[in-house]
Amino acid sequence: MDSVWYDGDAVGYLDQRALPREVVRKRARSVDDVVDAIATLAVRGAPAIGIFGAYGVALAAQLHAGDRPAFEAAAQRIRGARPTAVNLAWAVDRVLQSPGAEREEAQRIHEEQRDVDRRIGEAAIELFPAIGNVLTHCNTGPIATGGDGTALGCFVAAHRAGKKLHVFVDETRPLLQGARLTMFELREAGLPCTLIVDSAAAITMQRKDVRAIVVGADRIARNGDTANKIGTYGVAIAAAHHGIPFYIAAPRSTFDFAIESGDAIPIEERNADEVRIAADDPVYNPAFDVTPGRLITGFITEYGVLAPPYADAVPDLEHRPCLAALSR
Ligand SMILES: CSC[C@H]1O[C@H](OP(=O)(O)O)[C@H](O)[C@@H]1O
Repeated sequence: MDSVWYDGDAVGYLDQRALPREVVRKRARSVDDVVDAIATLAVRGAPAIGIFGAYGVALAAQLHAGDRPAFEAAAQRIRGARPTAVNLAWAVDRVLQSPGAEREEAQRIHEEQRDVDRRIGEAAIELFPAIGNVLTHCNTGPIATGGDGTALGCFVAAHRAGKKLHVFVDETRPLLQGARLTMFELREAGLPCTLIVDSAAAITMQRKDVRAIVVGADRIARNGDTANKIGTYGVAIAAAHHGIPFYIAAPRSTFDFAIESGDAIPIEERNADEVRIAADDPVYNPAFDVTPGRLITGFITEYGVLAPPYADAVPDLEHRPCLAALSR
C-alpha cells in the first residue's frame, strides 16, 4: 500500500492519522498542503517524509515555473517542515540539484527506497534466531518508508525466509504509531505480534526472552548517536541491561555525516495537546530522543550490517571503517 504517490497536479498521500480505522486518500495541491501534511504527521516516517517532500518540490516547480526564487523559497519551506528526520532535507536537496527534472528525480528517490528496504531486510535475516521473540518501537513499515519497511522490513524478510519470530510492539505514545500502524502492518504480513504499552518494554525483555530489538532512525550522527521516536533511548538502556542485541535499521539517507554527535541533532518538540489529559496539564513533549552509539549493537543498512566500534570519543571517520563505507 503506497503511502505517497505523484498525482499529476498534486501529490497523493494516505492520511496516516486515520489508519487503521479507515483508509483516507488525500491530494496535496499546494506547497501549503505539502508542508501541512508533513507537520501534522498525516505523512510520517523518515523515508516516506523524504519521498513526499521530493514530490512536493516537484509540484512546487510546476506551480512556480519561471520563478526560480519563489520555487526555491517553496522548497525551503518543505525542507524545514520537520527538523529531526534528515531524509527530508536530503531528498529536497537532491531534487533541487535536478533543475528541469524534479519529478523524475523524486520518482528515482521513491524507486530507490523500494530497493534499499529490500536490501536492508536481506541483511537482517542472519541476525535472528530460527525461532524467537523480538521487539520494536514506533512504526517503520511500508507506510513509513515507501518500500517494504526498515526495521519492520527486517522482521518480514526473516519471516519470509522461514524464521518464526513473534514481534512485541510498543504502542508508542503519544501518537500510537506502534499500536495503530505496526500492528496493522505485521498482521497484514502474517507475523505473530503482541502489543505492549511503552512502559512494559523492560519487563517484556526480562520475562519474554526477547532475542533481538530492531528500531528505525530519523538521523544518525558520525559517532553512531541515533535520533529516533521518543522512548527509543529507554528501550536501548533496558536492552543493554538485559544483554539483548539492539539494532538500528536505516538507509544511507538517514546518516548525517555533517554532524559529529547526537548533541547536534535538532529534537522536534510537539504540541502539548498530543499528550494532555487534563485541560491545563504542563507538558514536555519531545517527539524524538537520541540513543548514544555505544548502546547500539549494529546498523542494518543496504550495505549490510555495520558492527560499530563506536566510542563517544572516537572523532575520526577513518577510525570507524564501517561508517567510512557509508560516507563514500
Ligand atoms: C522508517 S520511519 C523512521 C522513524 O520515523 C518515525 O518518526 P515519526 O513517526 O514521527 O515520523 C519513527 O521515529 C521511526 O522510527
